[in-house]
Amino acid sequence: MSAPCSPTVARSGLDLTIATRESRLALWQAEHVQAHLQAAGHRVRLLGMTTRGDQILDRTLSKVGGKGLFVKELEVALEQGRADLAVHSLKDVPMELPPGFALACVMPREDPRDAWVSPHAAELAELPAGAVVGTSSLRRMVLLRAALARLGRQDVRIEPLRGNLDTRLRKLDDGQYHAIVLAAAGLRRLGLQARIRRVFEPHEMLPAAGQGALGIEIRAERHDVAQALAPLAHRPTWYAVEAERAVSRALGGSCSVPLAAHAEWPHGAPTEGDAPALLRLRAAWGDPDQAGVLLTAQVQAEVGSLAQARTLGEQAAAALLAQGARVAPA
Ligand SMILES: NCc1[nH]cc(CCC(=O)O)c1CC(=O)O
Repeated sequence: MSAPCSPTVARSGLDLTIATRESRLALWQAEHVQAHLQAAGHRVRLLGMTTRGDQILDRTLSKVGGKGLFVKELEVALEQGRADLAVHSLKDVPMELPPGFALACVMPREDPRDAWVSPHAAELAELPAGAVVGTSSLRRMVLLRAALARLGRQDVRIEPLRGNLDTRLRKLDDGQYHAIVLAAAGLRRLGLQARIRRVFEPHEMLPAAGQGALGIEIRAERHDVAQALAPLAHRPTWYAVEAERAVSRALGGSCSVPLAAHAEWPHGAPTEGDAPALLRLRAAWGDPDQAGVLLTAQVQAEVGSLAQARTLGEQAAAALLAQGARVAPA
């Protein structure tokens, strides 16, 4: 007698396609997710794609329309059923996803800090007179300018720097810059941590919302994919980045406003079972129209859910607005 409905038959894994950008960092991240899903018994292939953000290399992102540039093409692939999930650096994911899309998973965070890379100077203060520092975001430009002002180093020039990680490092090695500032996470993921001379602590240069975290986007109706991704999620990272992203969302954050938000668990992250823990969130807003205006806020609360994390982010945004920050027009 056969047992046609035996409950012991293992559910077979899913056939999944991951949409990814084709930079070395993006491929590393997609392969990282692929390896986790394969270990759980799924069959996973990658679909490499070029986005608008990858093609525009000669202008700063703030001038070409911001973050959606890195995710739009991947979303089209999800919509057309050519891929089941898209792996993103969370920092590049817009605060509001288009209708029908969902953030299904946030994975454990790499180092969220910014890194100082320079063959010439171990830190800002050691730069030669008139040195040129390259960096790619308004946030880093504004925070660097503030750090230089504190050191009385108004002689140092800050110049835009674009391109993927390898391109940026090559421009430094070519001598176009004395130093560059970029995310430590990307360098570490690609095994380039030896290039890091120094990391900036968050109080020196506050990271961008979501920096160092990976986010996985799906079509909201794909419950099968959401279920496959659930074991990859890291709640403490998810709560922290949810709080950070809520700051940006409340202020209409985009690449054209210098905005930083960073959350930490000062007494350790919450343990399994969602026991709340203290989450401390710092945020900074720079006036895009008035160089030198830089507002900061710090809030903290017990957080054990995404909703509580979001509330904390909204409080930080409210504190910035109360000091004169403005909501960027949509
Ligand atoms: N905007 C590009 C980008 N998106 C994510 C990272 C680094 C990795 C991360 O933050 O997860 C980078 C490079 C950088 O900012 O230097």
